[in-house]
Amino acid sequence: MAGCVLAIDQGTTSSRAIVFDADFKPVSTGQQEFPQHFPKSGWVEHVPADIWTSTLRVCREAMEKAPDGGAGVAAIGITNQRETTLVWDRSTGEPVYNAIVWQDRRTAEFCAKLRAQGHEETFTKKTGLLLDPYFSGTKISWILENVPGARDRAERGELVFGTVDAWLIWQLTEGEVHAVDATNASRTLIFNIHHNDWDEELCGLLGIPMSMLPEVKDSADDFGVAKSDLFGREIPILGVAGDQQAATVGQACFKPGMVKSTYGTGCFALMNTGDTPVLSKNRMLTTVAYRINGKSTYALEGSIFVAGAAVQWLRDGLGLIESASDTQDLAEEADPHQDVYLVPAFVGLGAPYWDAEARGAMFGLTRNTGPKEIARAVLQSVGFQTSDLIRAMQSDWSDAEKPVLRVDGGMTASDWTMQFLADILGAPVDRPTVAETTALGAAWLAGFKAGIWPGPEEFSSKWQLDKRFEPHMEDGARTDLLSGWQDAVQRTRSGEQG
Ligand SMILES: Nc1ncnc2c1ncn2[C@@H]1O[C@H](COP(=O)(O)OP(=O)(O)O)[C@@H](O)[C@H]1O
Ligand SMILES: O=P(O)(O)OC[C@H](O)CO
Repeated sequence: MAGCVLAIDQGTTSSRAIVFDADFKPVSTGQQEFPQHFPKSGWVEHVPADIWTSTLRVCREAMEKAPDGGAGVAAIGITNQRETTLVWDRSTGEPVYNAIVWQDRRTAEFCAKLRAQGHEETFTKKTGLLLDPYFSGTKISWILENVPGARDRAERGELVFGTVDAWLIWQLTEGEVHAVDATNASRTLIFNIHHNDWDEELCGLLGIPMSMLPEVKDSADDFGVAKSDLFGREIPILGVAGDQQAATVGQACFKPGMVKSTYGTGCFALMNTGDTPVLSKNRMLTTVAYRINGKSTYALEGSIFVAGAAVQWLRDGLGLIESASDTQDLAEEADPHQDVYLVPAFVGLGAPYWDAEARGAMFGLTRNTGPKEIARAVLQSVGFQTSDLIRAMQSDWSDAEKPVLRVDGGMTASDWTMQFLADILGAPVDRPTVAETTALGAAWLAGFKAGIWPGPEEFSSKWQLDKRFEPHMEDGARTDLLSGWQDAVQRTRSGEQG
């Protein structure tokens, strides 16, 4: 089985590894959940050793389960939860604090202070991001300020920073390589996406010594070798990308205007804008989609914090369903004359509102409203939020006329949701046959760099459609629904931003 690639997908709640064969088909997998830590309200941490040991275990499992015991694996690709921040000792490899997870809001006040001092525009122009606790920069500052001795050690050059890709590369190469790829760097708030390098002014504003920073490499690049004591032989690490960027690659969205949207716990939509970093007027993010042969391709990104999580809430919070797929029948049977809206701002609202203080609300309830109408409102909320993102992208970038949306993630199993999505967007929605697009993207980057997998064009031609959802809704009905949604969102807003 020559020409295989091992893809590591290190996610927020679990680590996964998949071996893909030379036809891009998954042949074996390993998956392990690991503990989440919530030391205070709004704080989310991972134990760095859990990230690494779960990753190593699933890699070994996937290799062992492959038909040839993993002998045909020629390269490793890594994709990871983004923005999550680690700081460790350069000599011992010992972390000085837990990993602060992307969802963690502890630096909200620091962000507000920087905004009040008038710095947001500087950060946004250079990084394409917003001054929000979501990104790594203020998390690094927090560690340096709050872990005893950390600032002095960092200034003496003893500490290093990394996102999760850097942490895994460090572990796999046993401390030889300290590097990130450009997509992960572009989520840190200290990376200048126009110059493609760390930004001294931004590091200064956040008090981050530049000696801590990893080398920034292409997404398809030489990241060193996984040492032989880990898998019985050395295996080169040749591809790295943040998980949403890897999904963009795995969906073969290589042409400007192509969009992918991933529906898991949250939802992340990325539109390829080619070699232009389009800066948004609508509080969308500008990010590096991938960097190959030293050339960055950019994307506009919209991040929604609650998508499938609202379905989990129906099941675990309200007890209205036993399994996520029960929502299909309920939504089909809901009363068409009731307009019930759910704004699932359970942890605030993400793009394009960025309202951290907003909380969820339901509107339009009557005495006749029941589980069916509530389930439909949950599924519809995913379509409405995506529509907000796509409309914002269209207004930011005139080339983004009526894109076809390529979807992936657990929630795309819901035909009802995908049909509503197509209806409310007024555009087709394409679901591919391969569900593991994130891991596939990382595998392609590594396989391409290794010279064993084909270039973007041939890879794109192998992308296979499972089902296309065509829009059927009348324009008038769409306009009415969207105006009801906008009204519901406005009534949910806190008046605060960021
Ligand atoms: N048939 C379905 N209908 C609606 N939602 C679903 C369905 N199947 C899965 N989901 C939702 O999709 C999410 C899981 O998707 P997944 O891609 O595994 O997420 P993550 O990687 O964020 O954990 C869950 O939140 C679940 O509620
Ligand atoms: O691990 P996931 O799939 O929840 O993705 C997390 C994102 O990368 C956060 O930006």
